[in-house]
Amino acid sequence: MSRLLVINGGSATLKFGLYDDGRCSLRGLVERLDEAPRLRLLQGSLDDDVFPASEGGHAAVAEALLAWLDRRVGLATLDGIGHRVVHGGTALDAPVVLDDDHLAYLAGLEPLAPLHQPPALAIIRALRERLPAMPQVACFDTAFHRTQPRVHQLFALPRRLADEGVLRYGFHGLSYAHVTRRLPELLGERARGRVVIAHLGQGCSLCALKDGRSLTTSMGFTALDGMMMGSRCGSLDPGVVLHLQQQRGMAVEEVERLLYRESGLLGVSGLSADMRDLLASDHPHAEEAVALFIERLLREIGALVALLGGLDALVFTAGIGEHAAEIRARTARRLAWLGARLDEDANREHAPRFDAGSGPALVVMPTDEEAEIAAATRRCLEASFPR
Ligand SMILES: Nc1ncnc2c1ncn2[C@@H]1O[C@H](COP(=O)(O)OP(=O)(O)O)[C@@H](O)[C@H]1O
Ligand SMILES: CC(=O)OP(=O)(O)O
Ligand SMILES: [Mg+2]
Repeated sequence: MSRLLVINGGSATLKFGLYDDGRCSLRGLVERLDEAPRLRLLQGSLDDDVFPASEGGHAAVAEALLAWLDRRVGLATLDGIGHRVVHGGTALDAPVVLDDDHLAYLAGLEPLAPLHQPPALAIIRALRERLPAMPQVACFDTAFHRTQPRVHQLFALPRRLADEGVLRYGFHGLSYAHVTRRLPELLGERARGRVVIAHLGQGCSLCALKDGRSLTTSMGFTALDGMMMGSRCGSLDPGVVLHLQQQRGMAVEEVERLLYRESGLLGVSGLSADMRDLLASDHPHAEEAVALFIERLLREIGALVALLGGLDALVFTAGIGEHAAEIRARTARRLAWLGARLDEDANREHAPRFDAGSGPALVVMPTDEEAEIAAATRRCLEASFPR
């Protein structure tokens, strides 16, 4: 019997799950981390158990969540804890039972994932303090993409930088691994063809798959590249960064804040980073942000289709991909040139297949990063501590 806790610190939410022999019995998330943290259970019930009020901010919320989980499941009774760690660099490309050396290496990558790596490592350290003997496993977003052909890992920069690890890594790998594993149930052989997955959540990226493996992906060295996101700009002329620093005298920290936290849907709309708010608003700036989101999405899809040499299936996943029928419809209608045909009713109903039966398959598939982490953690613990 294995009892595992999984923690997934996204940029906007803190998700968790409890797995007994792979079966999930409790799953939920804390959202609105910065203002009014709120616990929402997706599986299991709160009964009269109250989630402690806490001030905003990742550290305070994490502390409150660990205290609540300890009361609820008894952390000391676990066999292990699995974590999503977004950046594994060049050295860590498979799940590991964390030791001091790993933690020091991963801390060195914090500047490459400022929204994700520091809070994830802080929770790991807090758990190590509480439970020094508890095995903790890190599962990496970057791992899925380490199979990308070298030419897709390179930037057009002097090659010494590539030798030093300045490469396109790619992220959301746990989500892509989950969707890739499940896709044959829906598509059969076609799942091994030319597939593009659009992971559209707070962070957004796309991945081109060939034979079920990552060929290339829209995120690069950091989770800032590629698609426009909730509060991140995505691909940007690097000349803008030079301009901000040289002509406007902005400090590095200010530029980082602008690109990671003040841009994307939030920056363009001036209203919200949350797609729900923008779709519900009739403010012209909200519509402009959504319009730009669609254009940027089409640009990314077009690039990946060109690299794949065609398209057999387009898959939408994560918060926006799974729930925003309007975004899927507006995107799919513009792909008629690829032979895509939208079934409007199926799309409105969030049916798993929403194409009209010809052209590339149009698919909605819920992602489950926590289930992926639970399975990977279990395999890693079994290999590291054979009975
Ligand atoms: N019904 C919906 N319609 C439109 N957007 C939605 C809907 N539900 C969730 N979203 C969007 O999904 C995004 C969050 O995605 P999610 O994958 O949960 O994020 P995270 O990166 O924190 O894991 C937010 O922008 C939210 O607005
Ligand atoms: C890597 C990344 O952007 O993750 P998230 O979507 O959870 O912010
Ligand atoms: Mg996410």
